[in-house]
Amino acid sequence: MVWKDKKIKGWRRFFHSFRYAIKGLIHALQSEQNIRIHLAIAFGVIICAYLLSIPFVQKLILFLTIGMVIALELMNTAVERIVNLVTEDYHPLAKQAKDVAAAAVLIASIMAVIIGVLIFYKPLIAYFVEVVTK
Ligand SMILES: Nc1ncnc2c1ncn2[C@@H]1O[C@H](COP(=O)(O)OP(=O)(O)OP(=O)(O)O)[C@@H](O)[C@H]1O
Repeated sequence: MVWKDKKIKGWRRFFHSFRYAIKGLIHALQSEQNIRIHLAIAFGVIICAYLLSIPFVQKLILFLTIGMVIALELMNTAVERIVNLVTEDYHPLAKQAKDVAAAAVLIASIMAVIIGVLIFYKPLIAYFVEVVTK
């Protein structure tokens, strides 16, 4: 079955692609608990960054890291869907594809935790020292 509408061109095509991407994001948010957890953590991290007056460049690094983790989560979801589309039976290649995609998210998440600790530990210690010595 050919479903692609080749008549849509130019800016309309661009806005359609944008709409499909938003639909993909909504679908991933509705179906994948891990993405919701990562978004909640990201939200908390951004609030803490503003409350603790983290410097601008470090905030940029946090935004980049959050974007990387969430984008990889979305790619992981896409890989899972493609594998499920190709086969519902057990296949070692299906397992490898899903596990390698999951490993990409794991690596990015570990890096995000390391970056978070390196950026937040000093301001957090300073904040608690200030609270305790008040
Ligand atoms: N068709 C398959 N053949 C072999 N192994 C699979 C297959 N589908 C999933 N697996 C493996 O089974 C384990 C659990 O996969 P499962 O399908 O429960 O979760 P997932 O697809 O990774 O994520 P989700 O639960 O969000 O769909 C993983 O190690 C995955 O690689």
